[in-house]
Amino acid sequence: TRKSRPQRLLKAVEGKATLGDPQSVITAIDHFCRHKEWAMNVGDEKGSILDSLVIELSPVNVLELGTYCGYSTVRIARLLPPGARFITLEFNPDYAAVARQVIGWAGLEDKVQLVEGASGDWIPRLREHFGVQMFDLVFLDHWKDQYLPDTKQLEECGLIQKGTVLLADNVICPGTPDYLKYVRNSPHYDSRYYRSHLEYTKVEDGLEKSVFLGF
Ligand SMILES: CCCNc1ncnc2c1ncn2[C@@H]1O[C@H](/C=C/CNC(=O)c2cc(-c3ccc(F)cc3)cc(O)c2O)[C@H](C)[C@H]1O
Ligand SMILES: [Mg+2]
Repeated sequence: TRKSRPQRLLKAVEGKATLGDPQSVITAIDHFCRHKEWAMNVGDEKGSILDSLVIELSPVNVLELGTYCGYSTVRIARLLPPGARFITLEFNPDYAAVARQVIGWAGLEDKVQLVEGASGDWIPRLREHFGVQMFDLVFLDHWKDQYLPDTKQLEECGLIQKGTVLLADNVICPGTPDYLKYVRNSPHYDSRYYRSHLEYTKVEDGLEKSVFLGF
């Protein structure tokens, strides 16, 4: 059967990137998505905003919801301090398989724990299974209608504490209206919109950064 788009994206990485060089993996994916086939990676423009926030935060415990092909996983993992712990959740086994290879090509497999499964099933088990107490940074980039329920579940499980930063992709396009309303209206979050564009296009989109202030 014909290769899937993620598999074609992986072929582009293998053909162009240098093994063990995260930047070359990022560049190869961006080139493929800009000139060959669009794919829903956070992309280079929003990716630069993501980079600056990761560098500024220098997080020790990071959670990503929605690995997809591993593009943002590589962007984040390449900037983490030694000893940081990065868990990324992906429930589609085909995407998880592609992402493992993209992350491996970047030489970052030791920095990332890719967990194959649904966020709803795994969030309640992260503490006892991985020994993580709370997350400094959560990057939300999975199904847009799951941002809010998963955020509430993370709060209930005590994995979001004072100072935790939530960074959400696509708050304009495709949009996450219920999540946006929640973080912007809640007295427990200090929220800020970083205006940008939908990956590889001129359409408006952006990232919402929400700092939890404690209960
Ligand atoms: C119920 C399970 C929830 N728990 C879950 N647990 C674990 N993994 C999960 C869960 N829910 C989903 N996933 C995984 O995350 C990925 C899903 C990613 C979804 N991303 C978008 O839909 C999007 C669309 C556009 C877009 C913009 C404009 C257009 F015209 C077209 C497309 C742009 C963008 O930047 C976008 O990120 C992956 C495909 C999927 O298997
Ligand atoms: Mg996205």
